[in-house]
Amino acid sequence: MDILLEQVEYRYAANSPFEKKAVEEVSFKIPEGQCTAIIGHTGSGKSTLLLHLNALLKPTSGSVKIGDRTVKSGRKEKDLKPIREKVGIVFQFPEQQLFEETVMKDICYGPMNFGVSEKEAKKRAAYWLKEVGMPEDVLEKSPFDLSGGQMRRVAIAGVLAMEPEVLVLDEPTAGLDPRGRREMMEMFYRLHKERGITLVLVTHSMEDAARYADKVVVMHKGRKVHEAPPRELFSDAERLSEWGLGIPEVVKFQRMLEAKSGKTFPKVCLTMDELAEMLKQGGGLS
Ligand SMILES: Nc1ncnc2c1ncn2[C@@H]1O[C@H](COP(=O)(O)OP(=O)(O)OP(=O)(O)O)[C@@H](O)[C@H]1O
Repeated sequence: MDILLEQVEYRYAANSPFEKKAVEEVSFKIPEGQCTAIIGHTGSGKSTLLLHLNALLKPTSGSVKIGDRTVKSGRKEKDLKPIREKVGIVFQFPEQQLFEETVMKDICYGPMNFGVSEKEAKKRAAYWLKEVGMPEDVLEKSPFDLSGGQMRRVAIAGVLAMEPEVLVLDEPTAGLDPRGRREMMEMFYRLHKERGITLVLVTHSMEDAARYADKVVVMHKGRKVHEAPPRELFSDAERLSEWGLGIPEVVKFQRMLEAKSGKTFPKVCLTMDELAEMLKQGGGLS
């Protein structure tokens, strides 16, 4: 299922004295089965945009096509549940949304809300808990007895248990230590690769955008200012500072090596592993 944004504009408190235009003239496609990263400085409109991906917000003008449904302003929408079921959003700090007495109940809440039977929801809970790297024996524990990182995994399992086709991640690794961040991103990437789940990654991390995305959309002051595969985007990394963004460490390191040797690598490396491999093969310097 593709998602297609066309000329999306969103104004908070539209037609009131407090009106605030958060997003304007944004068009791009989120292709099925790919990982699309949305990056941008604070306040650039990323979160507003992502709320459109499962119709939690409706554009004030323009349209969002989600599979075979088109959401646009001025039209009363029929049941939005099928959209919400297909597009799961993991919000920032999802662990703050846990509220049930047990992990099992928390994970089952979403699927049961979408009409899944209790028996099936419990089966899914056990399955997805394991998939997010948690032992089964926590199912009957209170989520509040778990560590912060574990609570986040439980909350994520709750979204995955709805078995969405598209998974939207809003800063999924915020607040985790470097190891926790890497483990969590690797988990999402594995799910994406093994199951073909479409990923939308809203992130401040240039490293994650470089490492995981097929395509990066850059937002700046409510507008889409660029859209490109990471290698292309980071080959002209200096432009990122115009949009208040940093250069990925690996790209900086590559630049430093190039400056030292006076030569240029044939391609921009997106990970340290890639850079190490290139150096191993004689540097690939031209
Ligand atoms: N509920 C709201 N009411 C009014 N204005 C809002 C509201 N939410 C966001 N805004 C404004 O809309 C603009 C875009 O905000 P948004 O949260 O979408 O940006 P963002 O790129 O996600 O930022 P961050 O990276 O900090 O999460 C900002 O100017 C913000 O102040």
